[in-house]
Amino acid sequence: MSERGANAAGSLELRDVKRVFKQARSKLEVLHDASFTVRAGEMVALVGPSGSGKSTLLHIAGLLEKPDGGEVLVDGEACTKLSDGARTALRRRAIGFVYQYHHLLPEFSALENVVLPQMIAGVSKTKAREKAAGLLDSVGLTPRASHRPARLSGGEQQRAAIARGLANDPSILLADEPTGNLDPDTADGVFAQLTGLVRNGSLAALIATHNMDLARRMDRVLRLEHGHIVEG
Ligand SMILES: Nc1ncnc2c1ncn2[C@@H]1O[C@H](COP(=O)(O)OP(=O)(O)OP(=O)(O)O)[C@@H](O)[C@H]1O
Repeated sequence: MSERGANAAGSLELRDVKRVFKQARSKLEVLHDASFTVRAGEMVALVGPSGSGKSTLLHIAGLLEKPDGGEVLVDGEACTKLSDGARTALRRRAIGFVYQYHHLLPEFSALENVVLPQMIAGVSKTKAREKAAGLLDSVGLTPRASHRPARLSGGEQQRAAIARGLANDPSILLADEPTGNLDPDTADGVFAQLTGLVRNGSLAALIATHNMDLARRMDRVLRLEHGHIVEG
């Protein structure tokens, strides 16, 4: 395989990734040679029992944590040897996150929550507001754009979090149980909107879930078993 990885723009590749947590008297090897690729336009489910390492894997794939071995390639670029500054810049440019508990900032409106990550990335306030309004519109939240998170329903909060995750036009979207705290009907609606946005933007999306119905609706299912990735 080439140095640039299996493919370039809009791809996420993990090669033989290891992660070991040191405990008082033992080591917990959570990821042991985990390898897979998600390409542009693919929506891939990450499943596995509680404690199997899904969140750990998403943190490593999202450049929030470094692996203890192996390599992460984002848009074809090998990341483990990058400086902290270069990793942060690549993460901000290429990766969007959506979490189970939306993590919206409570003192800001839905619109401002989508504006802020853009301003941190250097976009002007006017452009950021325009973009945020468009994203909130695409998840049906225009009438709620000026509301703070506490005044939004769970499904609306999660849709705002999806809009925020896409604010900087990432090529890769990582989601950790994005509908995990919602009732089944609301979860279905939020998942449908997430799917539409991922497909529209040709993103490479990796979505951790315990919900096998949602997992089966994605293009592929990756299962974490004893630190390895098993396809299907
Ligand atoms: N910072 C840490 N220090 C020590 N152990 C950790 C740390 N983070 C996670 N672990 C352990 O690593 C294992 C995997 O955790 P992780 O949260 O990745 O699992 P998960 O598959 O996402 O679980 P769940 O489905 O319950 O959210 C667990 O046994 C957890 O206790």
